[in-house]
Amino acid sequence: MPKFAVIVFPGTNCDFETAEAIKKAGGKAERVWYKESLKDFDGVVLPGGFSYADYLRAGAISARAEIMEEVKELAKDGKPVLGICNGFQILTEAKLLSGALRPNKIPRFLCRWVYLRVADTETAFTGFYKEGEVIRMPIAHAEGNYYTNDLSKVRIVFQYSDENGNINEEANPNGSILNIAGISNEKGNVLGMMPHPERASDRWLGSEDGLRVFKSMVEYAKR
Ligand SMILES: NC(=O)CC[C@H](N)C(=O)O
Repeated sequence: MPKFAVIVFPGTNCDFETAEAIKKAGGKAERVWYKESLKDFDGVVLPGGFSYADYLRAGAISARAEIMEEVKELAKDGKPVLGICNGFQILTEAKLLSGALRPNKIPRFLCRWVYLRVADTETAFTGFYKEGEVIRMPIAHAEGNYYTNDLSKVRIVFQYSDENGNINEEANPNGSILNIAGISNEKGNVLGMMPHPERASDRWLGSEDGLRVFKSMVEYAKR
């Protein structure tokens, strides 16, 4: 059974439920304090929260922690690395993913459900989705406005859409370029996404659509 590290920085607040979602998806999960080291893991998840209280820029301080060097090694080895919300911000700040997450177009904290269109099913995290499928998950962020000036370096994986999968401005909650909600690196083994799949991983939470992110990751790590 593949084993995943869920890294906990000062201010992380989604580590427990992310670990639960990984377990529900059939993997092992261990919460790892950022001062510890990443030995014997088949993958890493950087969960959501407010690490270092979002000081400087969300994710900027965590991205410079020593443990991120080990995350980079794991990513280089082709192991799955998933960043959710603050985790996505850390991955861009660490340059594991290109582009940046700017303050939302309307600069305030947004917490609500969104629809997402799955644009790429070939990554380590989307194997259990169908291309063009529309899924539902919550967002909860103030700095989720994704921008890059070089789209050739990223794979667009999730896009904010309406419930029919149309990508338009009304469906864009934060101003992200091309309604981008999640991207991966070229290899497809590093993914960052602003919506919270762990908060949509059980029917009593209102949606189970996010569970397949973790199921896909567990399956990928078995290979
Ligand atoms: N839920 C989260 O991970 C919050 C992300 C980040 N702290 C923001 O507000 O942009």
